[in-house]
Amino acid sequence: MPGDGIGPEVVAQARRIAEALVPDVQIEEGLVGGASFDAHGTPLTDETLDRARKASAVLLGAVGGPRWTATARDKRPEAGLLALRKGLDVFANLRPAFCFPALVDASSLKKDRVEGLDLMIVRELTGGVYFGQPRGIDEEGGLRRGYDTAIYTHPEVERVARIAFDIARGRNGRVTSVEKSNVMESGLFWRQEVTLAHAELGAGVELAHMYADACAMELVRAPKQFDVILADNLFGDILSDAAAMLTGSIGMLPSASLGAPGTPGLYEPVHGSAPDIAGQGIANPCAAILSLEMALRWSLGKEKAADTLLAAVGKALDRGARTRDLGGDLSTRAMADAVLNAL
Ligand SMILES: NC(=O)C1=CN([C@@H]2O[C@H](COP(=O)(O)OP(=O)(O)OC[C@H]3O[C@@H](n4cnc5c(N)ncnc54)[C@H](O)[C@@H]3O)[C@@H](O)[C@H]2O)C=CC1
Ligand SMILES: CC(C)CC(=O)C(=O)O
Ligand SMILES: [Mg+2]
Repeated sequence: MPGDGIGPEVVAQARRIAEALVPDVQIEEGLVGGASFDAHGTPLTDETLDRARKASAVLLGAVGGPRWTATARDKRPEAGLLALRKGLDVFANLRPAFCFPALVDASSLKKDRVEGLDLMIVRELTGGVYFGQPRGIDEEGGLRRGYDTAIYTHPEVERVARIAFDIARGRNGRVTSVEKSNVMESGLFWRQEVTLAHAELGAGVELAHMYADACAMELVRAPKQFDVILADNLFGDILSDAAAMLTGSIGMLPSASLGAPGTPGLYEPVHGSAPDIAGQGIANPCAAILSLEMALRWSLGKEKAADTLLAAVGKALDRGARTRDLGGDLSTRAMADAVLNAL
């Protein structure tokens, strides 16, 4: 589901790589976001959602753009993406941030802070303030106001905490749960629930808690202290964009969104539709290519192909392949060619 802006540009390159690497995987395309709104008057049709549910994995580019900012909220491209995430019930969004050795100098931080960096943000994706009701912009007692509701339930926190603990067990065994329990009831609830879940499901995992604002600071000060960061929908969104700059560019960051076992995962770059560079053929396709890599690993049972692809991206970077965001001048297609050559 290529979506809007640079979405189709980067997904086209991931598709070329999929066709070369795993030719047995059948690929079909669907519209989402502004592209779907323009064609069907809605950012996600029931038919497309049904097809996504029947797939083994969904690879999405990005949605949104200035053309649709005046569109009604529930018809905007971003609403289509939220509906897709909710419709697939992909509640755990895995956002790894690791620094390829060749990109240590492209990071916003000094070399010693990011060399060997490998952290995983586990972001709750289908609840919290992005979905809570009531929400709106209206008027009460002559006062115009805008409001959202940050709300989490016991099962919502428990299921994503379980995933964070499982993932930590396969890594360095440490989870840092972030919230703002000092000022938010939903944050205090999050901390209590994660603590309870840890007692029940967190054997072998060390759990720490941190306020989200402090975590933002620590991500920049000393990012290698983290193994797995567990966050709600809003804080996970913000912290993962911050983590992007540790790795060199937001154009490098993939994500996997997982639901119950046996259901399709949703794979998408962390970045958006980048209207400022859309149509120029200069977007970095690596986040989309690495999202394909995560799909191979987490949904398609092709771990070996995933390892090969990850190594090929590293090799292309080692050989100096760089798009503009990484300080080079390769086009989107030429960057994908470099990965294909390395493959
Ligand atoms: N998952 C999604 O579909 C997301 C969609 N959006 C939507 O995207 C639109 C633009 O949002 P922004 O805040 O500008 O975020 P953005 O991530 O699209 O762009 C932020 C900056 O990063 C650059 N950038 C992003 N991806 C890049 C890539 N692959 N290669 C090189 N440079 C890249 C852009 O050129 C821009 O300067 C909005 O409509 C927003 O709602 C934003 C974030 C996620
Ligand atoms: C719905 C998206 C536009 C929110 C976002 O920025 C993200 O999921 O990364
Ligand atoms: Mg975001």
